[in-house]
Amino acid sequence: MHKVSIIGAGHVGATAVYYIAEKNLADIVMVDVVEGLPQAKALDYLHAAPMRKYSVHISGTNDYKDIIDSDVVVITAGIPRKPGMDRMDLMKINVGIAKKASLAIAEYAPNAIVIVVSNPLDIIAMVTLQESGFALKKVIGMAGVLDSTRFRYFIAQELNVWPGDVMAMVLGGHGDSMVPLSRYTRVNGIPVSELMDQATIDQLIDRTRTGGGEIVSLLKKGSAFYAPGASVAKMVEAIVKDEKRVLPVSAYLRGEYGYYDVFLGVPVLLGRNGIEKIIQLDLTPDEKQALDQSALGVKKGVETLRSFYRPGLGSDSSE
Ligand SMILES: NC(=O)C1=CN([C@@H]2O[C@H](COP(=O)(O)OP(=O)(O)OC[C@H]3O[C@@H](n4cnc5c(N)ncnc54)[C@H](O)[C@@H]3O)[C@@H](O)[C@H]2O)C=CC1
Ligand SMILES: O=C([O-])CC(=O)C(=O)O
Repeated sequence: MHKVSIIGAGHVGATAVYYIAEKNLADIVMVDVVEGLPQAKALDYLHAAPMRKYSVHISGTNDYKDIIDSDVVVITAGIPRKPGMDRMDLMKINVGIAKKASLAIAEYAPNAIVIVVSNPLDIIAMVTLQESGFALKKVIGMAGVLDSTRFRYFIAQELNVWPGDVMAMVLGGHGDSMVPLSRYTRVNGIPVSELMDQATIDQLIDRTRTGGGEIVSLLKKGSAFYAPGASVAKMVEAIVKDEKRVLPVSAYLRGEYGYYDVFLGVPVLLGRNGIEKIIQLDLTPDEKQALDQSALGVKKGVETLRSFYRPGLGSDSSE
């Protein structure tokens, strides 16, 4: 049986556990700093096992040592945003938390593939890469799967079709300037442009870009977790089953799409080894310009990161 550890047993972490257990993908360890919380949630999940018929083991701990030898570690530890906040506003606190998690992963689970979820996603992925010292292909940000499923759902809702028939691709940073690519969006093979007018597509693109914020405003406290949890489980499944799925994820780029030294959402082939290939699409000038804009936002975030944090030396908010 594979072993997956989830750092942060809060809303996203615990929901990811639900989807992973329901599919019997792996034994699961939940880690959190709050005493009793991961233990209670693990036990609660185990109580449901006879009914839901999962046979995976689920445990909760406050000790990072228990992630030992994990195949996959998911970082969901960190604070979520409140209405009126940008994801970048979470940077200072979450960098410190991600640093601790990354050092523990490097120590106890050096062979793991790491899926980063905490926000600001593309920045926290960078910190995780640098603190863990892991290979580039082993540190993967979860954003595009979530942003794409939102776009897929909005299209399905508009057309009144089965959501599973809609395939879509959202690239770029995990912020409001992300780039939903309508040219790569199809309903069972039919380009979406043949099924709705451009004004409607543009409206759905806008709603996708602010999809996380829409939920933050409604919830008033905290952010989305069901679709994010399901997105994590989909990535975990692709890795532990070595599915070689083509999915948009935040990957560290070294010249791909013309960007260097930045995590950005791009399509990749995801399998047992993590990011097995970055797929380069031929973008139109408009699409490239939109991606440039989004990359610029992430680069600005990296500049902010550099103003208070140096890899390996800690950040002023990290302890
Ligand atoms: N990438 C994406 O698409 C998404 C990212 N997020 C982000 O995920 C993060 C978590 O969100 P939620 O689960 O809703 O928050 P939450 O507040 O429900 O859970 C976070 C958990 O992390 C724990 N934690 C804090 N420091 C820790 C440490 N050092 N080690 C272990 N656990 C620690 C907290 O005790 C808490 O239980 C946020 O930063 C949020 O913005 C949320 C949704 C989607
Ligand atoms: O909106 C947030 O802060 C959480 C998140 O990243 C999302 O739901 O897309």
